[in-house]
Amino acid sequence: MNGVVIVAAGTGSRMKMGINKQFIKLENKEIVAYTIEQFKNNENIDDIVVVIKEEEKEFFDREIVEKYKFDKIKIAFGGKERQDSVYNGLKLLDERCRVVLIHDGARPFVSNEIIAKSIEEAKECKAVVVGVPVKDTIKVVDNDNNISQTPDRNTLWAVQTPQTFDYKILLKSYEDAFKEKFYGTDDAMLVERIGYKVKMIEGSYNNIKITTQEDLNIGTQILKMQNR
Ligand SMILES: Nc1ccn([C@@H]2O[C@H](COP(=O)(O)OP(=O)(O)OP(=O)(O)O)[C@@H](O)[C@H]2O)c(=O)n1
Ligand SMILES: C[C@](O)(CO)[C@H](O)COP(=O)(O)O
Repeated sequence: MNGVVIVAAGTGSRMKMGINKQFIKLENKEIVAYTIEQFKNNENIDDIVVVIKEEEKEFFDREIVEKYKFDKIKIAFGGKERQDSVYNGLKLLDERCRVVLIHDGARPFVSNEIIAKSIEEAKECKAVVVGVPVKDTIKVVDNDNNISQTPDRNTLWAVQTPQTFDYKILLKSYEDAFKEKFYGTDDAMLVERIGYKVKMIEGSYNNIKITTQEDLNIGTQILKMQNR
């Protein structure tokens, strides 16, 4: 069995629109609804957990679950950090899941091909993330904004979700991280730190995370390109 945890319990503070950005509509449909639909319609996915804020449950049930007939999804409640939310979702997944994908609710443009490729690769190598080679030159700056390093661009990728793992390995990496009060900004970091190799596979530049207001226009264009 393959399961997915979709995290949608953030606040969207960088969006500056006063609501959880997952509920902003693009072309008349909420961002999180596009994301859930991609996994619900994917034949490789057997179990879906969506992590939301407890105080948004009533709204989510009415405006997302009922409206789009997402009757088979399970709901978990989020925590303070993304990592807390993922962990709450993981605990609700069916124990028969061998492969688990973690995906941001705010990345609605994930394709069927990326989902299928991630699962296939994870069955082989146990830990795989999608990303894209960076196009810009990346600088590391110090506290005074002076450049301290220019890493070789050929070694740099921007990581996205889905991030896909063997369920037992991922659970152990989360438990270890919490035990040692380690917080990472993605799931792979937790698996890397307990010594597993994590493979990077090429995703798509269209698989953006809706983060700031500029992303809403770009998102509408991507939807058109994807005929959705
Ligand atoms: N405590 C949290 C924080 C984030 N997320 C989710 O993790 C994903 C990636 O996080 P991000 O884009 O940072 O979302 P927000 O935290 O909502 O945005 P911001 O940082 O601008 O407040 C989002 O789908 C978000 O809903 C979550 O489930 N629980
Ligand atoms: C997991 C992630 O989407 C990979 O790019 C990203 O790290 C989430 O980070 P955020 O700080 O929650 O935006």
